[in-house]
Formats: sequence, structure tokens, C-alpha cells
Amino acid sequence: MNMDEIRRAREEADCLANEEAVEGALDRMASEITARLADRNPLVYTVMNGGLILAGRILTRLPFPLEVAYLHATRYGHATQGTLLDWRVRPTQDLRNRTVLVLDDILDEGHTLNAIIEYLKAEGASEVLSAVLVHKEHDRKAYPGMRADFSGLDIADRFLFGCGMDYKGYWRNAPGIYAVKGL
Ligand SMILES: O=P(O)(O)OC[C@H]1O[C@H](OP(=O)(O)OP(=O)(O)O)[C@H](O)[C@@H]1O
Ligand SMILES: Nc1nc2[nH]cnc2c(=O)[nH]1
Repeated sequence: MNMDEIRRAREEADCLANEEAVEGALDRMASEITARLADRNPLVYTVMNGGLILAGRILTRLPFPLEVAYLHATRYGHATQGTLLDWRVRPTQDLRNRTVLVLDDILDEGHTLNAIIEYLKAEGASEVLSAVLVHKEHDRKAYPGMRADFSGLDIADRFLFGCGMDYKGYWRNAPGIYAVKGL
């Protein structure tokens, strides 16, 4: 990997939401999730890798009993355009009659979340809700009007990184939401 290019991408990127805006969004999402799920004993799935940061930052804001688990599905790899969903780790828990919450970094076209939700329902979950830090604004969703049940920030139609989202495998650790220059 050309590390000069990776460093330059961060330096030249446009910041579309700073750390303070992300914190505010996390607080609001946590309140909404708590209001909806506090009495539901949910099983909370993190979609690896992108959902890792949202999970780490929101789970401690949820003051009610829940179980955590992860699954790994990817559609983009290190590319900036998605292809078919590649399941790397499928859920192993017993989902029958469970309320499930899926955490991911972004709903872009929504094919990833759609496939995961359908899979969890087929495995017997009684209710599957979703939460994403970023809802990308465009009209190319998997179905018209698609939205997660809980969204943090609506962000412009650019290629984004930070808060779990990667640029060529890097900068998931960047604390805000950034858009790659020219993309
Ligand atoms: O709404 P969509 O257009 O389907 O895209 C959203 C998905 O793309 C990213 O995952 P990616 O495939 O890049 O894998 P990653 O989580 O390892 O980054 C992101 O984490 C979402 O899971
Ligand atoms: N890093 C990253 N991953 C994505 N997956 C779907 N959309 C995006 C995006 O804008 N950035």
C-alpha cells in the first residue's frame, strides 16, 4: 500500500461531520433505541468491519439488558463501488423469537443491510431493527425510500471514510465523517 497516498487522502479530505456532530448523533440514536428496545431483551449484531466503531460507541450508551454478537458480510472490499454480498461469518446464535438490532456504519444503496435483515428473519427472528451512523442521500436505494430504523446523520452522496468506514482499508479510526477529495 502507498502510505503517502493514504496520508494524503486524510489531509485533503472534506470533513462533512466533525467529532462533536458524531457525538450528538450517537446520543440521539441511543435515546431512540432505548425508548424502543429497553424492554425487548434484544440481540445486537455488529456488522464487521464497518459497524465496529458505532457498536463500541453506542453500546455503552444503552442502559438496558442486551446481548451482543457479530456477523461479517462485505460488498465493497477495498473498492469504492459495491458488488455481490460476500458472507464471511454468518450468525451462529439461536434467533427464534428474538428481537434483533443490526448495527452498521452506513446505509448507502442498502443492499448489505437488506440481505442481512432478510437472512436474520429467515433464521426465525421475530423482529429485526437496524441502526446506522450514516444515511447516504441519493435515490439509488435497494428499494425506494429505504431507511434504517435509527439513523445518525444524513450525509451527501460522496465516498466517505471515518467512524468505521474505510478508504482502501485505512482510516476507519478517523473520528469524524470525511469525503475523499474528488469522489
Ligand atoms: O448500503 P450498501 O451500498 O450495501 O453499503 C453499505 C455497506 O458497505 C460497507 O461495508 P463493506 O462492504 O465496505 O465492508 P466493511 O464493513 O468491511 O468496510 C458498510 O460497512 C456497509 O456494510
Ligand atoms: N468506506 C465506505 N464504504 C462504503 N460502503 C458503502 N458506501 C460507502 C462509503 O461511502 N464509504
